[in-house]
Amino acid sequence: MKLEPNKKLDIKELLKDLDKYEPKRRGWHWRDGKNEPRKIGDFEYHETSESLKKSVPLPGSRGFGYIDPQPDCVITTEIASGRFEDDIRRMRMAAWHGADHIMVIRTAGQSHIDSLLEGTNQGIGGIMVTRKQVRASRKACDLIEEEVGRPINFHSYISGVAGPDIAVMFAEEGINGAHQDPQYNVLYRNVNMVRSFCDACEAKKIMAWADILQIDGAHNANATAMQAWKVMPELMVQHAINSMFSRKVGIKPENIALSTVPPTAPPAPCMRLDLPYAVALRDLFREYKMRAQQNTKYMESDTREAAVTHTMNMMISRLTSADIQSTITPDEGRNVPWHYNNIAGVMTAKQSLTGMDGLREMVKLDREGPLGKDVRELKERAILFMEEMLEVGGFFKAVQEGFFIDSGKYPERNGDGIAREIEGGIGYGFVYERDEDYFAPVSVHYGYNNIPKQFKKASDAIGGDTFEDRSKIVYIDELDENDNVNKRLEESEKYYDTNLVKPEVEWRADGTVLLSIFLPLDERTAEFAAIKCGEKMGLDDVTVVHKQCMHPSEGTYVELKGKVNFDIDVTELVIPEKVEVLSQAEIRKDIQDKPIFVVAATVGQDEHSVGMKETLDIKHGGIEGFGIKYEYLGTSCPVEKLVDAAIETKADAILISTIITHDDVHVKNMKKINDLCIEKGIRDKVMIVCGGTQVNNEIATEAGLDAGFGRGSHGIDVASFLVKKRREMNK
Ligand SMILES: Cc1ncc(COP(=O)(O)O)c(/C=N\CC[C@H](N)C(=O)O)c1O
Repeated sequence: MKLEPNKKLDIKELLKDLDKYEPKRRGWHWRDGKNEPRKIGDFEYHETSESLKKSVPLPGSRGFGYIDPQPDCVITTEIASGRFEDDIRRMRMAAWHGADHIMVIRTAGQSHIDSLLEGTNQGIGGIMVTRKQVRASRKACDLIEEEVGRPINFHSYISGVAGPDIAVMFAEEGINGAHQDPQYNVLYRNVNMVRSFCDACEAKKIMAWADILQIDGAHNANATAMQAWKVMPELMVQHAINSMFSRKVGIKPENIALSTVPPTAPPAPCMRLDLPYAVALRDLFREYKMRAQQNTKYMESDTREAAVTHTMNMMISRLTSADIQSTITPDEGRNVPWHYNNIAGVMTAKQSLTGMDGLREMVKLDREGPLGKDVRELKERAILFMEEMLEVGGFFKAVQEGFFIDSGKYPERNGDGIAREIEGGIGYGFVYERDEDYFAPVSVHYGYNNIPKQFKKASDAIGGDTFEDRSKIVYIDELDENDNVNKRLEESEKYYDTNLVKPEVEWRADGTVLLSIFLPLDERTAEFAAIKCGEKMGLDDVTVVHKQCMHPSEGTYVELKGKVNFDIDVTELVIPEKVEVLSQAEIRKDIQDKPIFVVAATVGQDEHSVGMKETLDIKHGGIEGFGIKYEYLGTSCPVEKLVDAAIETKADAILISTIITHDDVHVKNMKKINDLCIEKGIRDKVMIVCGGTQVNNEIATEAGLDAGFGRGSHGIDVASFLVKKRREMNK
């Protein structure tokens, strides 16, 4: 299978021969070409990596020749739709927008299932992590990385009571990154702590063999504590415990990533609170990698607010360092992420990180002032926490005494920490001492293994295990004849590779749309009025997903989601022919043979000149570059003055630009100039063209002009039109 940009990734094709699929490689991939200065377009970058073969640049790249610089750090997007087959197209979109680390959240509760799941059941709030789901996703990532030209890290979770089993499956299936932190099991999944740490030994040993990058779980405290900014000391202790434990088991430092999340968000003075924590972490753990991620604790339903906090978090990344910048979708405070919000998160990361490229060369952290004091204090509090933990008898005892996630800023304690019993929790009582004659015939194993003398290594006893002989891997396709991907594909068959389409946000043809409405009402009334609006528009399941007071009585902004109960047949669409643009050479030749003269201005009371200047000036690829001469009459130019100039200069064309559309003033000016040219008897001799961000060809021609050029148009589009139109007029 090879992906073509103009063809969707065919899920049915992807699912074929999964039983024969083998991962191309093992281990984590850091971006290539990092930290070498790189010239991209007009600029030199200092913190980028190699560019992609294919990608979607930021909208703002239009002003810079559509460049798409790739930051030096890995960028993550996290998916949680519950249907892996619908996540795959999202992975492809995210890769084109610059993500090279795909994390798919597991279905709720999988941590408590003490075995591997098989097949492709639909998950809740995430997908069932199964061999088939991993294979299909990794196989899709193989195709997508070929298409964009950069390796993609596929990531999942080694947590819960089946941790070691999952670690083995991940090692077999070529997973590149995984969360693994026994403290997470204990504190957030109430798995017995002895069980968790024993399992972690095995799981980490296997991860080390498979070169899987590990992300720890310290960030969860941020998202759980009542006042996250007060748990920073213990977060450092949690990082220390998992990092040292991981090294003792054999994971190399460069594969140990600390999950660092800035503890606060505006309106807290978050930079002053979070920067010391970020600096202290990097002081204490400089030999490990930093996985930065936005704090989800303070995310509400406002995607705009989430994006600004995200951006500030990335300023911390740029001022300190981030090896992996994991993004959170701006709608995480509303629902499981929607397609385009995954992409929004990735775009925010790419935009912020490239925008702050090399910031540290100009902005130094002042360690002398309050920053240095706070960093020192945080380290001291962390060390005191660690010492007290040792005094009470170690991590298990400390957990039992509720040391962790206490909302007091250590050494203050509020006594509201998460306490777990050493002799309690899920899986308690199922840890057994290995007997003298314990023997496991596996090539990668933690701890005591009584290998019979006749074998050089344990797995020789079975002629090689699955790490050495893939033919021994048992691949189970489906266990449930109804809850599986094939059934789901059947259900959405109508929208599979057909001309029929419905809007969607998560799953194929889910029909969901998002509406933004302003109502001159108080918040409570607006909420119900908005729902009524949605229903009157024929939407089903109308729900308000966001409300923002503009003023207690003057008005409320509401975003609501609903489902459309129709689909669109794309063959019935009337799509105007895309205007073919003549080649530069052909345009120049035509104008050389017969010059074109143009008068141009921004008309009415409109002062916007940038677009017109870009269309005219040679510097921006304007029409001047094709030999067209022009007289520019500036901004706020009366229509009458422009027409008089056209008459005086016997212009071949009049170019007007209008950005303001208030009360349709742009259309009024177009009509006015057309009527005036008719009145002056020159309309059949002069071409009239309008440009502007809210202009399009339909609006302009309806107003009587010859053409309209909207957002994204360039000088060559206008020059090509003028040449073609003049040929037509001279026939
Ligand atoms: C250490 C650890 N193990 C497992 C899981 C997965 O959670 P279940 O136990 O429900 O499978 C998590 C959760 N956080 C990952 C999402 C977050 N946004 C992140 O990017 O870190 C975790 O932190």
